[in-house]
Amino acid sequence: MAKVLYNGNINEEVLQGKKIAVIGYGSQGHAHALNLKESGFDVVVGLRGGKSWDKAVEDGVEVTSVAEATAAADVIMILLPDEHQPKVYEESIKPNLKAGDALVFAHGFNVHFNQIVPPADVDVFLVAPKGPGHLVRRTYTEGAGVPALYGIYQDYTGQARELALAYAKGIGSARAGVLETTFQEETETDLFGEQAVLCGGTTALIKAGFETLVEAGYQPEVAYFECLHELKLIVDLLYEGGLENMRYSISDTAQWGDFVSGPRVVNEDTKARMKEVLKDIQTGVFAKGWILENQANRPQFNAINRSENNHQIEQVGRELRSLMPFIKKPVSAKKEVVVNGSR
Ligand SMILES: NC(=O)C1=CN([C@@H]2O[C@H](COP(=O)(O)OP(=O)(O)OC[C@H]3O[C@@H](n4cnc5c(N)ncnc54)[C@H](OP(=O)(O)O)[C@@H]3O)[C@@H](O)[C@H]2O)C=CC1
Ligand SMILES: CC[C@](O)(C(C)=O)C(=O)O
Ligand SMILES: [Mg+2]
Ligand SMILES: [Mg+2]
Repeated sequence: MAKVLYNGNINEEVLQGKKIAVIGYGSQGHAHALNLKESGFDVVVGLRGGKSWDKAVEDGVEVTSVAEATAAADVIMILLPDEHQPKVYEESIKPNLKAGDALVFAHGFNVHFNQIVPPADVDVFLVAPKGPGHLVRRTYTEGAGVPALYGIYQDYTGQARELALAYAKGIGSARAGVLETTFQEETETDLFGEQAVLCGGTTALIKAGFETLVEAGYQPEVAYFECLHELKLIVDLLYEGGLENMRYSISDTAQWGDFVSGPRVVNEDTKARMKEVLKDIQTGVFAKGWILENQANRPQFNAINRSENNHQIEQVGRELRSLMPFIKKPVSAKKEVVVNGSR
């Protein structure tokens, strides 16, 4: 079994006395900055002026420009959207790096696909939480954490591994488990997981189930509860105790249906498609497409996003959730959702 490290295995002293610049204050950025600060580390956030800047100030975090934060820090964690990282890196980070600094990522995309080429005289490593940033923050405040992978790309100082582990502990990940990887493994498995299972696979499954019921004449509200709302309750049982725990709680009728019908929906054909998805990731086909889509100002991304936000399951869901005040305010509450072609 792989070696999984926890708080007790990690000495965070190597990071104490160092200045950590968290570049970006979005999903991961706000979580890393606040968790590290509350873990006792010296944090500065690097941003351009705007919404995130105001939020960071409101949260009581020291904020400055990306260039100044980089220049002031010893450890620079880049938590900008992957597609913006190369430009900001070239313009504001690279010119302000000093020999012996640590350049850190939460996802290996830009280094693995050669969009960022770090200088030889800095440490380069990743600390990649295996969960959404808002949950990295929420679980930390609850005394728990989200597991993380760490991987060393370049060890200039000889301290890269210790620094990576201390950083992972600082954001709360060593409460859940920290595991060594490489930039290649993290990049390819993360892209695969989000495309085939966690995000793409799941949303496609939910919509297909919802549409099948609605097209057969069932009420959209019933289809929403069945295919989306209840999924969280089922996933909670999977999270707490795996497949067996979930199957312990559901009826035997459901379990038999799970055994005989699950493989009729997700089967060898699906796995063959998954292998194609993985191949496109490994060969760089996916990365190239995503880079080009951004260079063209995201025409497809924006069109699909608008149409997805207008899907009947989203309209029904908004109505039903508004009548369930016990559901936590969504993390997207402050974000403008694109519906009907306008913001
Ligand atoms: N989202 C997640 O949960 C996970 C993300 N990751 C990785 O973490 C990294 C960050 O992702 P994520 O947290 O989703 O990113 P977000 O999209 O949430 O980052 C948005 C932040 O970046 C800032 N920003 C954007 N462009 C610029 C710019 N040109 N100059 C300065 N600041 C800018 C925004 O500021 P402003 O308000 O000014 O626009 C905002 O603070 C990525 O590498 C991603 O793959 C890894 C694991 C999970
Ligand atoms: C599952 C999506 C993710 O990889 C994540 C939250 O871990 C991401 O890139 O946001
Ligand atoms: Mg991920
Ligand atoms: Mg990802």
